[in-house]
Amino acid sequence: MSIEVKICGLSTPETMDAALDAGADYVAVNFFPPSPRSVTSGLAGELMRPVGDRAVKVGLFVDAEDAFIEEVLRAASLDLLQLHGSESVERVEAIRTGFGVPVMKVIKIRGAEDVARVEDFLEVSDRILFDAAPPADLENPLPGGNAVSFDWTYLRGKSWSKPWMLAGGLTVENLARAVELSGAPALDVSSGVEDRPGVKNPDKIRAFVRQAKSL
Ligand SMILES: O=C(O)c1ccccc1N[C@@H]1O[C@H](COP(=O)(O)O)[C@@H](O)[C@H]1O
Repeated sequence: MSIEVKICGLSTPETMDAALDAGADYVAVNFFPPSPRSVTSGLAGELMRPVGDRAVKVGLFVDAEDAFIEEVLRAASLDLLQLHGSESVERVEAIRTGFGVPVMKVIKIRGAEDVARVEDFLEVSDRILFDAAPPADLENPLPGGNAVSFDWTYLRGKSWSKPWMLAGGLTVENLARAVELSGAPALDVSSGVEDRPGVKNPDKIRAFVRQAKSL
């Protein structure tokens, strides 16, 4: 089994290097300004420049306006736009066709019934990411990156016409169980490789990738 790994919310050259050297398949930067992981378009350009084709270069957006996406794409070379807000089917399609860059729509899961929402987006999205819905009891939840998981068995035995990943509260300790229960072919992590929100730890990045690749 070869599990793909995405490291999300990278914001320093050191942690970007750690992700690439460890063999991450996707490296991502966050463009949601309220997030402790967000970067400017200029910094994203610097971080992504040395990546080349060593990994898929991802930009995370939350209900972003065209002008902002345009500014980012002028500054940074991105291969995939992660749409982590409340983007409608029409908006996802408009971003994908308007910018000519593949998109990955995020489906937020609280209960088993949420999984079916993926069907609406299969036509217009190149990839799908399942993440935990922000918990209602958190004081200031972000639209993602809250280090919470959902019940991975909701995804078990399911298949879709587009490639997909699992996110939400993944760590080096729980990733094997997450793959076993969900059948995920790819894992996405942010908080689980940090010392505190926004501060990635190169050792944790390496350990996460090593563990995922050992499955
Ligand atoms: O990480 C953030 O700050 C963030 C902000 C807004 C939308 C999404 C965000 N994070 C993404 O959420 C998933 C799961 O993260 P975690 O591993 O549970 O911390 C991942 O794609 C993050 O990049």
